Amino acid sequence: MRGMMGRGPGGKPKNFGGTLRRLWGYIGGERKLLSLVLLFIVIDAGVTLLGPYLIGRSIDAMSPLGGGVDFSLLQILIIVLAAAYVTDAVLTFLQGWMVAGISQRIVASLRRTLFGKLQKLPVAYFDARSHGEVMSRLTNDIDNVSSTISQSTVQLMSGGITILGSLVMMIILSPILTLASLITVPIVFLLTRTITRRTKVLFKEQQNQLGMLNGHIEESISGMEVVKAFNHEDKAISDFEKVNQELFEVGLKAQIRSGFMMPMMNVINNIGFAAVAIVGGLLAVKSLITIGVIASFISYSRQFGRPLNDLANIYNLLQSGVAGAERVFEVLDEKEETADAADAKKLDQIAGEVEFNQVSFGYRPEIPILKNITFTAKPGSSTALVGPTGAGKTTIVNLLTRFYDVTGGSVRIDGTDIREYTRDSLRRSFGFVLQDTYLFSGTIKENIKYGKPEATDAEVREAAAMANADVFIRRLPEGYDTVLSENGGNLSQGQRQLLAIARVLLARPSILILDEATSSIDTRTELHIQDALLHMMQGRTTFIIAHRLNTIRDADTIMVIDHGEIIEQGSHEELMRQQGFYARMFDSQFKNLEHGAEVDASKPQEI
Ligand SMILES: Nc1ncnc2c1ncn2[C@@H]1O[C@H](COP(=O)(O)OP(=O)(O)OP(=O)(O)O)[C@@H](O)[C@H]1O
Repeated sequence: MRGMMGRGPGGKPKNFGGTLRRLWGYIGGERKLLSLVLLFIVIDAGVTLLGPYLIGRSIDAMSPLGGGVDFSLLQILIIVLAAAYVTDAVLTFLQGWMVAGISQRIVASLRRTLFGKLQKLPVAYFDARSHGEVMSRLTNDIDNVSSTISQSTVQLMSGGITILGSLVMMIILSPILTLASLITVPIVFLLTRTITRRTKVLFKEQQNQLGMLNGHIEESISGMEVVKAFNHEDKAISDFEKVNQELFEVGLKAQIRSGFMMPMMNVINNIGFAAVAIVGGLLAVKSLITIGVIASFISYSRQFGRPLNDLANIYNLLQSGVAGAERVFEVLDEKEETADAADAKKLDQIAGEVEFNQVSFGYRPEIPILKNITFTAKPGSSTALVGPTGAGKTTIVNLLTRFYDVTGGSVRIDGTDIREYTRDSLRRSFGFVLQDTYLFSGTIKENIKYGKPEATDAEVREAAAMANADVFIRRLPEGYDTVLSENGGNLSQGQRQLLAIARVLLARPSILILDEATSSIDTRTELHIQDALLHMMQGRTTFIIAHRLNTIRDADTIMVIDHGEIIEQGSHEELMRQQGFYARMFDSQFKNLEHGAEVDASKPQEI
């Protein structure tokens, strides 16, 4: 996550042209409106170019050299000038309005495509990245694209036209003055390049520091409980201070250096004006040019210079927008979950026989995690998966649900390879009660209905009652309409589990996957949970990543996993008779605790 959240304008696109073309594909849908904007920009530029010319004419109309003040001409000029300024204001407003619409629509569609894509990516994609990184693509990067489209398109188009138009008008008015004023252009270019080259490094460093700071803030907020538990507040503050100070220093340097730009530009521009004034004055004295023309010319050279000065900004903006678009496209190009086979079947009304046939698997090909796993779970049976941490228990479940696909062997449900079922119907047959079940922000009712949105209120209450959750829900101030904060932060862990059980009971899946909580919950809630689980397990094939003695002993089959292999398999009695790994684990961990006390069975690696 480090460096991601603050990564704004620092990034540089890898393939500027290609990405721009691809982005154009999204802009293409707005082609008509964009042409209209362009037309407005052209008209607006024309109107703006008219201003200085009319001002020059007005000055000449008042000039005593022209033989007295021509009031009627002046009147007409003033009216046209006023009309030109009003038109300019209206057109600028319309442009802004249309471009805002265009950029927001493009970005909304990009965001929609990106979010849709995220839903199609395999679990492996999310396992391999931090949430912050994925999130920054949907927020930071999309924002960069949005501001680039809304700001730089108009600036680029109108800037280009203004530069050209002013130059043409300057040449028409006086080629000699044009030459005089253009002497500053190379100086402007050189200066812009030198300064931006230096500041770019500083801005990049500023983004890096900002990223570090964000990472630090995020870590301390997420780990606030640990920070407080270990009394690390002072350390957290001093770490923060260090990064904050570095960010301050580099930020200050970057701002000061880039702050040189404006005053220096002003000096150079003024040198240009002085050159025009001197040459213009000489020409005027020789009556080769009027005062009005000089005034018009100065206005045009100002108009000519402004977009040139903005060019560096537009360039940076464009770079950051294209870099943002590139990161968005990277996600769009990621490989999706493999599509269902054309003749994929729907998994419906199943008995629930689960069979692993010589399954092997590794998250990365070079590191095998599961080796030759073979077992059969009969319909309605319960299987406890036990073994040391990292043995591969969760991985077995990941393969069953096709969060990952096996690399060797096969997984079958009711005799058919699970890859022959549609993914949707396969996943619908599973119900999960995990250690840390995710609850969405929303009401309790909505969370219970997550697996069956069409459920009626009565069904929700019935499921909650079966899950022993009804009592505590009704005691809450708003009952079933109580709004949960993100991930049910306002509920206890036991209550969250009861809700998860209600959710599963409502959806009525055929196969259950339970990941027992390792931390102990108070005995009363624990009894409620045990009771609800037993209810839920009736008639369903169940896999339990088990840590508790009761659950393990009551399971039909216990599978002991170690280093990705099933090393023992059987009922509690059978395994005890074998006097193997399980019996040793049981002796060392549970022997003295048979009467109700709980111990985490995933700990005895030392055996
Ligand atoms: N997404 C992943 N990418 C790469 N390796 C992984 C991934 N998930 C797990 N592993 C590795 O696979 C091995 C088995 O992990 P698994 O989660 O299946 O163990 P487990 O038996 O469920 O452990 P625990 O009891 O601690 O939950 C571990 O060595 C782990 O480091």
